[in-house]
Amino acid sequence: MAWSKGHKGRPEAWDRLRSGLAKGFQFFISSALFNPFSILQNAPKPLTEEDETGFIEEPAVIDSHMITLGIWICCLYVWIDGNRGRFVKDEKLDQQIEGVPEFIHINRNDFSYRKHIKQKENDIAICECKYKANDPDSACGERCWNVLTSIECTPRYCPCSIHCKNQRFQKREYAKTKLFRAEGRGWGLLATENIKAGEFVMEYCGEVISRTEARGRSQVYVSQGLKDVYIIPLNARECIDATKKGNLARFINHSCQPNCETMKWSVLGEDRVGIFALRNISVGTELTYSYNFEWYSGAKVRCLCGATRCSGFLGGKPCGFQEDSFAWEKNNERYSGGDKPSSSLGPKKRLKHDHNGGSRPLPGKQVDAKYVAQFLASKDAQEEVLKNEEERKEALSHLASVYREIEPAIEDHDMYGPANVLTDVAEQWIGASCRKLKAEFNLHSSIIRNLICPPQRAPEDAKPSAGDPDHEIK
Ligand SMILES: C[S@@+](CC[C@H](N)C(=O)[O-])C[C@H]1O[C@@H](n2cnc3c(N)ncnc32)[C@H](O)[C@@H]1O
Repeated sequence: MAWSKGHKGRPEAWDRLRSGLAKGFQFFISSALFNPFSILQNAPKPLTEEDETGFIEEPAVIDSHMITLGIWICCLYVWIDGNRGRFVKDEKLDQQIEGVPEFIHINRNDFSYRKHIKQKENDIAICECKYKANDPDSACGERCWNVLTSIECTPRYCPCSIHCKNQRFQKREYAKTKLFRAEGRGWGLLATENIKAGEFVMEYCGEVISRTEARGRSQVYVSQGLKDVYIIPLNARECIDATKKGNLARFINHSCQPNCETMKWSVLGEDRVGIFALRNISVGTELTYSYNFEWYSGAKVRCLCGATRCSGFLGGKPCGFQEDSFAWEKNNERYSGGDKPSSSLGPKKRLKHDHNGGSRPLPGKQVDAKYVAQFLASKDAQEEVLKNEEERKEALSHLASVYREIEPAIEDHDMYGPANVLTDVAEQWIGASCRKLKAEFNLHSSIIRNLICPPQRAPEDAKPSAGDPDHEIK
């Protein structure tokens, strides 16, 4: 079975046709502008009827040749696009594995949904490394500024030129791996050579799509009964979908104690995701990373990673846009078999769905301030507690609105660490969290203070009035 062939279906075919036609048309127009045919057009033509100069031109004939040629070029592009998998030479594609579901193999991200960013010269990060023949690490090794900030060096701009070691995505310096049948988890990827800690394993390639598109697609995939999830976040705005188009990285399974991690790198102005070894990995070991990010699936999948500290489920966070459901409840062999995990095995952070479709952390145990206030002796104390309760509610709703606003950036933080979160986003989040904590502290301290040492009342207030039922309650 040639598993580089694509899914058949109208949208896919239409995409190919559209992108092939666009490329062909682009080529046609640019060749018409800078055109080699103009030489033909201006060249002396064979005589059909001699004029006084001895030559005549036949532009109409040349134009129709150009149009025919243009049409041929468009057709050629459509055909090449549709059969791209056959032309991409990649040693891993030579594997013929029975039973691997079909997908289109690509070895770079697909940008059908937006234009590829062209890096501006001013934006190119140039390191200060100097190549020394006796020190291999000198040419963009661990100490390189670009490496330290997860940016790949730009060829022709790097001072180390051909010795630069920081172009691993661009040169596809992948570790050797092979597919295998992973017990209960479909297919997985094995290391077929020793991989050192920190080493680049491979890029996670797929279609670059917006988060909105990712949400839409995941719902379509769920409705189509697709169980395996291949959508991962790329940055605050976009995701990579390797469901239909991807590379071998799409087969790397999840583990709660993984030997690899995903990292976002900036390569020639575009964000790309790479898989990197967390520790030394020996030949024959399964490669895994933690799917600890927004889970683009309608169902939680029971984790079968076998780690001693397994969290029980795949994906750290369910998406806010879909209701929780449990895949093992469906009668499917790969997603059942075994008892429903106890709640202690559930995801660490439960999210509550709000009416805007966003999600926010569930509040913990709540003090019912109104209820508590009625037991306080003085009106001042009651008012103080109720005022603090109002402030706490405002702080909570402010935090929820900030959360909705910066949710993608929080995702980014959860997946790629704090280095990728903008300072003003972090400040907003910290500010709103502090306001909430302060309001909670004020509320709780006012309750405790007023319960333990109520404010001194004036002597006439303190004097019991006969038959005052309120007083007895106090
Ligand atoms: C990115 S794919 C990994 C490749 C997949 N095993 C395959 O055969 O194509 C993610 C899917 O693999 C399965 N999977 C990955 N890790 C798993 C784990 N630890 N336990 C159970 N299923 C897992 C889940 O179905 C998940 O949606």
